[in-house]
Amino acid sequence: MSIKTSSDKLPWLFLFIFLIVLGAVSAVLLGNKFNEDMKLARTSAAQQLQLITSVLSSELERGNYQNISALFNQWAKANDNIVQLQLVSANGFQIASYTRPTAGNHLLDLDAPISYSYREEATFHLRVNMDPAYQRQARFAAQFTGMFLAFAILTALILHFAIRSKLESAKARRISRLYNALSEINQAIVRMETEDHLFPLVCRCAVKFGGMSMAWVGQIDEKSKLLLPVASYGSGLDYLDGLTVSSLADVPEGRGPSGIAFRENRPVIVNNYATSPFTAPWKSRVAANDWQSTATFPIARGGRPFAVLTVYHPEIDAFDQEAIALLDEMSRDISFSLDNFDREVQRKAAEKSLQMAASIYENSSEGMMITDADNLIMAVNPAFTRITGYALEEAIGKNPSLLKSGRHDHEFYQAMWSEIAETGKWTGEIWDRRKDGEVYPKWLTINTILNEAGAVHHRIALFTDISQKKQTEELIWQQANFDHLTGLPNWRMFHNRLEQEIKKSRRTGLPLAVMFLDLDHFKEVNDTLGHAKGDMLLNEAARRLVGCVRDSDTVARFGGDEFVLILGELGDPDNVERINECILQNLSAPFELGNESVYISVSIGVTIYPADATEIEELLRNADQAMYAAKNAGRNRYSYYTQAMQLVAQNRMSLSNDLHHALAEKQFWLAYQPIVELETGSIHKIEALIRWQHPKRGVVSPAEFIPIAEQTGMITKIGDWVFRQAAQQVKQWQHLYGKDIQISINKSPVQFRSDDNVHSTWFEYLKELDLPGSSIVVEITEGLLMEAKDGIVNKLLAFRDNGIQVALDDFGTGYSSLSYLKKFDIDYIKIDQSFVRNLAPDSSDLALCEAMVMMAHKLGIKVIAEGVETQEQCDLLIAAGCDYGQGYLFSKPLSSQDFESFLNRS
Ligand SMILES: Nc1nc2c(ncn2[C@@H]2O[C@@H]3COP(=O)(O)O[C@H]4[C@@H](O)[C@H](n5cnc6c(=O)[nH]c(N)nc65)O[C@@H]4COP(=O)(O)O[C@H]3[C@H]2O)c(=O)[nH]1
Repeated sequence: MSIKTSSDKLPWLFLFIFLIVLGAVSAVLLGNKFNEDMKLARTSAAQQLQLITSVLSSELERGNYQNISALFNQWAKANDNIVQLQLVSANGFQIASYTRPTAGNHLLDLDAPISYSYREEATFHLRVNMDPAYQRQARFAAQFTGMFLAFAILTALILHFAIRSKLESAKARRISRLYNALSEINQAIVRMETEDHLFPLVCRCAVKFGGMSMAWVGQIDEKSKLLLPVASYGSGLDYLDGLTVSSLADVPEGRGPSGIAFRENRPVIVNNYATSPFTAPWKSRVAANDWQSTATFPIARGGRPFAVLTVYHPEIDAFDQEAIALLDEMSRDISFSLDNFDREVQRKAAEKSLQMAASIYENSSEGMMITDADNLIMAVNPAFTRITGYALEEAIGKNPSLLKSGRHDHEFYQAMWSEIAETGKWTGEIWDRRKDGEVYPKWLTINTILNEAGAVHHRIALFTDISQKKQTEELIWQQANFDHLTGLPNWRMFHNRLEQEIKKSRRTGLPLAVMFLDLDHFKEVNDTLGHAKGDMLLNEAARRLVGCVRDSDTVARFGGDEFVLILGELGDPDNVERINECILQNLSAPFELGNESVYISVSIGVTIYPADATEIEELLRNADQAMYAAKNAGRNRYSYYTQAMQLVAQNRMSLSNDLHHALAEKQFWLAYQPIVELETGSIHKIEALIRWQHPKRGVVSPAEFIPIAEQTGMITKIGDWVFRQAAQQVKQWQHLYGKDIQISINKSPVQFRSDDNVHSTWFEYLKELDLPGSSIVVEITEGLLMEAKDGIVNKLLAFRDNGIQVALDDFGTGYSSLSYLKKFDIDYIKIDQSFVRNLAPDSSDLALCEAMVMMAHKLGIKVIAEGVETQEQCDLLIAAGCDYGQGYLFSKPLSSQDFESFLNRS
């Protein structure tokens, strides 16, 4: 689009007006002259009339009438203009007359009265031809108009040449400036190293050398589609502040010269900014500057619109075809230069990537081998030599089969080559042989390079030695699936195997067994003999377990002392029985751990697929429950999963829920059982035993709910309640029955392990009650001593420091160590009921009881026998030297009220 208002029409307009004015003035002057000429002709006719009249008057006076006609002829001859002469007397007599046969177009009639003789009168009539006067006038007018036109044409010509010469010199100056600008830009472009300077330079050259007032480059912002000024130069640059120019056609800011130039990829010229409709959105902004014309040129990059160059000129019509062509050339040079920069960047990138490729080839840890169309080695890189052991000269010209390991069969290579033939490439793992004979795995990629004819030119093989990776993967797989201590499958692998066995069982219809095993007393071994010995025991146990099953069975370790077995394809159910017996027997044999001999046992829970359950999770739960049942039944045994176990588990769950409210709802109470001094039968010691009065179930045994309270952590609060309750009670009974009454309180190992400081509040509570610590005995279990953690030791010592005595409960059932008894300053051991129950003269239990009493006494520890039910047991215990007895023989645990009645009776 070229929008051009021609300023060189203006002088012609002026000339036209000037000529009209000149014409009008000339017409007035010509009119005046004509009038004067006519007046002159008439005057001369009037003078002729007078002259003739005077002659006629004298002729008439003299009565010379004939002479008058001769005079008329003479006068007419002498004066061409006379058309008619007529002399008529007053009475109408024509005295003389003359009429010229050819008359004119313009006639003037003049009459003059003549008086002669006495009262004689005549009238003289003169008709004059005025044509000559008119003809003169017409000639003059023609000459005048001719001169006027000649003058006008001359003036126009002079004006035309004057303007043209002025315009041409201005244009020549402009063009020359633009040439300068173009040449400056071209020179600078050649020298320019980065494109950053290109646009600023273009703007500067357009203004400095191209005579523009201002120039700016707007570059497309792909996101907003705006043409954002990125470079500018010249006066009035504040015009660009906040300027909005869009490349989109559907907004007013996109329909100006820049938007059009960008979209339509062509120059847009506005030779009169003020009148152009295209510049409307920016007119008010431009008003502050002296810009009269503007032109915008598209700048492409890579063949696509990229930016626009807009220039402003202080004159109207600054951009003619030549200027436009020059500026257009300038914008094309800029585009060319941008493309050059891009080409240069690409060239450098290509060069860099070539260098990189060469460096990769040389330094890569990947082996590279190039073969020719005949599959003969052409080149190898240093990594090839490092991995294969073959030097360049040993490999060149050879077939790659040089590297074959012999591990893959013919089909393998055939499949590989047919894939290469089909797709041109192959990727995969392959085993090759090094020069030294070692076979190793590698990850190989083969690519084919074709020549122009489409035939094989080269093949490139890239490979990595993956021996290390394979070993690591193997290790990771091993670690992920196997127990690092025993090497047995872990939980993950077990799960997989069980899935497989279940599938197999579905196929074959043969059942399978899942067995959960827990080593009894393993914790004690670990705690007392240390983890190293514990590990030895686990390893040996694992070995013995594996020895009891078939190769096809799975022995897994879940961590700690938990083992799980899968016995698949159980054709004969007795197999499970046999394996159970084998395990019980093998694990009960002594474990030689260095110089220590250790005895353990195992509790086994068995569940059968699909009889008991079909889902993995359910099978595991069943086996676990069965294992607990075996443990609860006294350990060193196996137990099959039954529905009853399920009920037990549900019962535990429901008890656990109810236990949460029991304390707040005051459902607990304490029962008291006397501990009798066997020698004297006197009662100074009482054991407090908790009871739970369940609103629906009635009294729930502590043996049932204490383990749940321990598991859920509720034992801490419950234990605290027991302590305070028992302390209050003993205070009361001391008041009633004497100061030496002492109360035993059970304290769970969990209470010792918890971080809270409950026991120190117990000491304060005793102070509050004004109760000496010696009124309390805390009963602990053997296992607690084995843990021997600092916190536990400190808590036990704190009891001693506060005068509280410590009794070791259920003595003989755990892994007892005499050194611990001494170390922890134990005051009493309570021989477990299981020894007392079968006491008989010469029984092994009696021997054990005697040994325990003797040993305790040696250490200064008193002995209490639990579960004394018969007088015989009592007598045997007395004979064995036992100090105290507790059991139904003396009294069952009683409520505080009943206990008081009992005391009053005794
Ligand atoms: N067969 C038989 N049993 C006898 C005889 N004499 C006493 N017993 C029972 O033997 C258990 C002795 O308590 P334990 O060994 O400390 O064993 C206690 C103790 O370990 C735990 N326990 C009881 N009260 C508490 C408590 O307040 N806190 C904690 N942590 N544990 C408690 O619950 C266990 C069971 O308590 P109980 O059911 O009260 O059972 C009591 C008692 O009733 C007898 O001659 N024959």
